[in-house]
Amino acid sequence: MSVPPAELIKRKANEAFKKRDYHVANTLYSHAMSLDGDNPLYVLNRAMSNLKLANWQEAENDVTRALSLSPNDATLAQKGLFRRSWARKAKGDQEGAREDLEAFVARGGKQADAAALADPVAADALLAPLAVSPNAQANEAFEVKDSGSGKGVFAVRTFHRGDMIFAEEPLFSVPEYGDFRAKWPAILSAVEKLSPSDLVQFLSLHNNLLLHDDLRGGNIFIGIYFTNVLPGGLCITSSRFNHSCLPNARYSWHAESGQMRFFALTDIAVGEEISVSYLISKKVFGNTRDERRRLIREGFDFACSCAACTLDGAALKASDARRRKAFTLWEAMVQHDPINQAQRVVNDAVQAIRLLKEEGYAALADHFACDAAAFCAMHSDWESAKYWAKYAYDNRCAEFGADHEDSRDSKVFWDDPRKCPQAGMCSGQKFPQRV
Ligand SMILES: C[S@@+](CC[C@H](N)C(=O)[O-])C[C@H]1O[C@@H](n2cnc3c(N)ncnc32)[C@H](O)[C@@H]1O
Repeated sequence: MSVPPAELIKRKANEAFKKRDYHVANTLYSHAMSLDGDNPLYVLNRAMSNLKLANWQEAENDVTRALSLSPNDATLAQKGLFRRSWARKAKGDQEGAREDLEAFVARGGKQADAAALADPVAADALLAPLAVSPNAQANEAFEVKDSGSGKGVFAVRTFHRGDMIFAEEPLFSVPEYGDFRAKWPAILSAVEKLSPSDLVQFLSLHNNLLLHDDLRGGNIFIGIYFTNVLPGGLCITSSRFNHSCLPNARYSWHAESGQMRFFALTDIAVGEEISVSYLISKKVFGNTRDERRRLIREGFDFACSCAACTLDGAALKASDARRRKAFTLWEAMVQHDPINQAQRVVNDAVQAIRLLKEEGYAALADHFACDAAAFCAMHSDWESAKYWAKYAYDNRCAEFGADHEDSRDSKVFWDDPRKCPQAGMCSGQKFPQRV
């Protein structure tokens, strides 16, 4: 995109204005101004949308500011004086309005326009406030409001483990391949295609990377994209979920519906913040607080203030020890000799799942259960294989939904453990351990 962000935003604002979407236009002009506060045209345009929204004082202030930014621009002065007299008249400042109108005419403004504003009937039409209301986002399951970490998502009803909290289609997505910079052209071109109201939503999102044109070559669009993107695309409401290293919800991409979906990992009470983990699998459950801090700083550039990261003393030590142990168990599972160490794999799975529960980490037990199912099936212990496959299936249904492909995969093994990889290779051993 060769157009600077402020200019692109102004063009989208003009587009919205033409469609009489004055709230959207107004918000976009404000964004353009926040990026380029010295451009008098952005301010003068916002004055016009403020007039349309009957924000008389704001319109007057905008014009005054535009005139001071470009005192020698005759066309701008003409337009500005007319708009300000309109605002002043609506405010009841007849004297100020008259002075502006006289100055408008003195600078070559059309008498007819001045007369229209002076004529009470024509002026009424100009001054009638518009019946436009801002877009309100209603949701019965949760609300987005201020949290200790910017905005966050809070439950307005109770949820139980396995409840789907929310599903959303991305505003846009770009191909996953390539590094940070390789994705920029696709991101910028997607932003350029957004409708004005979608651009307002996009610009409302948090920008933690604060990239400006002169910094690392990026810009505000790139910063917002990388602060919020999830695997699957850039979603608006989904971007409001804060991170926790002890999340009570989990997001997953549901390819069939093309939606990002959020499921409750634990019971969630009314008023509780709903959080997800930005770090995946062992990176979050298998790392100590200091290691997670480093990963979050490197990957997301913020200092995590979640419940697990704010532990101290003995509680922190215990949490770190549980996570270290769970990580060791995760790594060891794939290294065990499948013939002679199957017993150990099942024991490790039981131990790891218990550790996660003790830690309050309510995701990913399916990973260990799947391995246990495969080893039991390998040794022809069909009853235990079924138990573990069902365990994995139940947890996947709760975390992704029964219609997710990962859940369906484990249902295949639960229905018939003989379909597990290398099923029936050995026989004679039983694995009675259960969680
Ligand atoms: C995808 S946004 C989440 C919503 C964001 N809080 C907002 O206001 O829109 C990610 C940003 O939220 C903040 N954040 C999320 N989780 C956090 C946590 N556990 N601790 C501190 N800040 C967090 C960080 O600024 C991060 O860059």
